[in-house]
Amino acid sequence: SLDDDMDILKGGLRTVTKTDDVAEFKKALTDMRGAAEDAKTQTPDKLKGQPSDSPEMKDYHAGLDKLIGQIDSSMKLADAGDLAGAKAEAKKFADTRDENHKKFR
Ligand code: HEM
Repeated sequence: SLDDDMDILKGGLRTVTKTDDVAEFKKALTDMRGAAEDAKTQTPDKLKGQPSDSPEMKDYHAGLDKLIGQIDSSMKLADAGDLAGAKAEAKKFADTRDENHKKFR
């Protein structure tokens, strides 16, 4: 469910904020990416009853794609051994969350 996906995002965000272990960091990003992809297949309660191609649904998908893009940027840095850079990128996740929760939660 969308709630399950959001719980995974929440746990992942906590891990990437706290850990200094690259393997744990990357595992959390991978879990977050999967949850964000699954969330794209779900419909928020606020948008229930809307066609899947409504402007609001497109905007909802774009919000998740933005998060996925940030996750991928962070993963690239982690892969390159730049954990500090990866963590700086991960700081942006919370902005994307807040911005989209305002609209869709
Ligand atoms: C790292 C980023 C994010 C975190 C940590 C996060 C976390 C959460 C949490 C903890 C909840 C409450 C879940 C519950 O009821 O059990 C929630 C709800 C929700 N979130 Fe997120 N979220 C994130 C990003 C996003 C994004 C990018 C979107 C949309 C583009 C989004 C849309 C929603 C919606 C629509 C709900 C309400 C559930 C519903 O309508 O059924 N979230 N989120």
